[in-house]
Amino acid sequence: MSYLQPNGPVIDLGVNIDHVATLRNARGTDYPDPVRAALLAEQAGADVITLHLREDRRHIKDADVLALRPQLMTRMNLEAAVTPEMIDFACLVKPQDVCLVPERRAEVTTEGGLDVIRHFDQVRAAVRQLQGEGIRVSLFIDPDEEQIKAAAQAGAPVIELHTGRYAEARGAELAHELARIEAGARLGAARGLKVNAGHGLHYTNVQAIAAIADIGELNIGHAIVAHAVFAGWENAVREIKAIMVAARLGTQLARLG
Ligand SMILES: CC(=O)[C@@H](O)[C@H](O)COP(=O)(O)O
Ligand SMILES: NCC(=O)COP(=O)(O)O
Repeated sequence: MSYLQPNGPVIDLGVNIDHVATLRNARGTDYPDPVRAALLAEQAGADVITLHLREDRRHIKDADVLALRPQLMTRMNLEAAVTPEMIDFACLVKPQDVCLVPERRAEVTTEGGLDVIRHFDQVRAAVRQLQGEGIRVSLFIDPDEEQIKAAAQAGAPVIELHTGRYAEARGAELAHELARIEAGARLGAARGLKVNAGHGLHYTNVQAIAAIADIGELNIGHAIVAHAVFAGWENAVREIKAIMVAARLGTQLARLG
C-alpha cells in the first residue's frame, strides 16, 4: 500500500506556447520561434508541450504544429475545436494527446469548458476517430459533475478541468472555485479518468491546484510567457515547475505526518 496519494509526488507541467506565437505574429517576423521555445521548455523541465491551433490561426499556425511534432522529445498536446477540419488535421499530425476545447472566434481566450452534454454525439464521434488513430483524447471541461460524467461516457480517458473561474475569483468565491476543482478531480479520478487542469494559472495561484493529489498535469502558458519577459524563458519554466512540485510534495509529506 502506498502512503502517497493517487498521482503521488508526480505533477506534470504542460507548457503552452501559444503566446510565443502571439509575439511572433505581432510583427509578422519569424522570431520568437515557438518551436525553439518548445524545445528549450523541454530542456527546462516541461513534461508536455501544449499548443492550440485555433480556427482563426491568431497565434499557432499549421506549420508550427507540423514542424514541432517530429522534434519533440516529450509529448505534444494539441488543443483543437471539435470540427472536421481540426479532427482531420490532428489525425494527420498524430500528436500523443489532443485536447478538445470550445472555441468562439470573437473570444479573447477560452471562456469556458466544452459542453459535452449538449454536443455529446459530436464529441463521442471525435473521441472515437482520434482514439482510432492512437491519439489519447482529453476534454477541456468545467469542473461540473454532470460534464465529468458525460466526458467519461463519451469515452475520453482524460479530462482537463478549466481553472479560469478559480483564477479570476477573489475572497469567498476563490475557496468555492477551489472546492469545485478538488471535487471534480476526485470524481474524475474515481471514474478512472486522468485528470489535468489549466487556464489562467500563474506563479501565485498554482500552488493550491498543484497540491490536489488527483490532478496529474497542469497546462500553463500565458503566465510563463509573461514572466519570461523579466526572468528569461527557461527560468520561467523552471520556476513554475519547482513551485508545482514543492506544492505537491508539501501535501504528500503532510499526509505522512
Ligand atoms: C484551452 C485553454 O484554456 C488554453 O489552452 C487556450 O489555448 C486558451 O486560448 P489562448 O491560448 O488563445 O488564450
Ligand atoms: N489548457 C490551458 C492551457 O494550455 C494554458 O492556458 P493559459 O495558462 O495560457 O491560460
